[in-house]
Amino acid sequence: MSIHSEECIIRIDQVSKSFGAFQAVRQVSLDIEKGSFTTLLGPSGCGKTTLMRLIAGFYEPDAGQIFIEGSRVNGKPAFKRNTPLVFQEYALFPHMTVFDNIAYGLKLRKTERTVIRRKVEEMLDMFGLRGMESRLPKELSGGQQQRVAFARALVIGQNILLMDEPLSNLDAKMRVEVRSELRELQQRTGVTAIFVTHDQDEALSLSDRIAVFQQGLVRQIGTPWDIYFKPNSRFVADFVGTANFLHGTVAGLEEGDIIVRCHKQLFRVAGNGGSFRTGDQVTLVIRPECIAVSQPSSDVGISFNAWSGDIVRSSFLGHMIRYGVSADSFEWTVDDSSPSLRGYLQGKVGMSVDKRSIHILPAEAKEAQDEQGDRAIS
Ligand SMILES: Nc1ncnc2c1ncn2[C@@H]1O[C@H](COP(=O)(O)OP(=O)(O)OP(=O)(O)O)[C@@H](O)[C@H]1O
Repeated sequence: MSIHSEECIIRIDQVSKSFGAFQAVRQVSLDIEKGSFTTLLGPSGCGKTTLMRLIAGFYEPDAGQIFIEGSRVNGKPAFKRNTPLVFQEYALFPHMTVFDNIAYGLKLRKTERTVIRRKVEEMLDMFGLRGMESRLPKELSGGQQQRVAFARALVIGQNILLMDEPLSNLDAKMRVEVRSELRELQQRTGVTAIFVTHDQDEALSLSDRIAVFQQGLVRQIGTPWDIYFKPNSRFVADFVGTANFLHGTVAGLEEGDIIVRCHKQLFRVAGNGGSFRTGDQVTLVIRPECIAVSQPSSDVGISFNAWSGDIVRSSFLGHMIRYGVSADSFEWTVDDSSPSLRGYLQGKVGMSVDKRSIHILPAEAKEAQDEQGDRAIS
């Protein structure tokens, strides 16, 4: 059996995997486009690594099918699949030089020595590793190790790389440097990359598409932009970034906008194509950086998308100050990204948000019941 999509290099179709009675992966479907960078993102234990191991062939699914380059690979052993699984530190052989690490796959395939030398040298040039061929992996930076890992896969024609938290051993600054190099390498080589992380910044900055996992289920698949600004659930909004969640009721529809009442406050929300009706219970999702904060302010009373509150906490993060602002028994999280202009704000402040920066979701059952929830105004 095969699939006939040129673009889709890996198709995961309704795949499930249990360990004893525990379902680690539950009916996951995911199409991976050729040459794309896809990240599996989710909290610890949500099934990301298990799905990678299913793709690589280290586990067999209990149900569902996996296709790689058009062919069904269920039952096909890992070494016959075109998908090297790269763990932390890129799984380079620590006792082998850069040259030997890159040459390894060619040697296994009994390639002629002169061909091996020529191909490895091409890779050394392509990845800027000339002069480092005699070094051991521990004598390389994280970025250089990453390049060796790419070279080793590409030299034998592998065009899919599965990477399981490859940056997790690096310190914070190196991690950012190496990740931008990783993206550049992936785009330059056209390799299809699947990447596992629980770090949302890493996922947002690297990926063409992100699949957000929760307890073995894929909750949302989308571009980083959509995952961040148009989450399809409170879980996704909360996991990917920080958000203010307000429980409210649709008070009316006006010129394509949705008017929502959250306690005493009225919000005008740009209609996002969703079908909401007057009386619907909803959750508004407002990112802290989407709220403009100003001082001084008199009480703005009831007006659309503008309200006031009292600063109850602040934390300086260098590039911004994050405030906790209490209004109407709700504590807003608000980011001021230009602290050098205003310094610390104190006391009473005014807040406002553009109607296009408010995301609206149908209230989840629990929220509708629990209107007095800790982060919700009712
Ligand atoms: N071989 C196994 N036997 C039994 N349970 C397992 C096995 N492998 C994974 N699990 C369980 O399945 C669940 C999913 O594990 P998995 O490693 O896929 O999670 P993850 O999302 O990659 O987590 P992390 O980010 O911590 O690596 C976990 O609860 C884990 O304990």
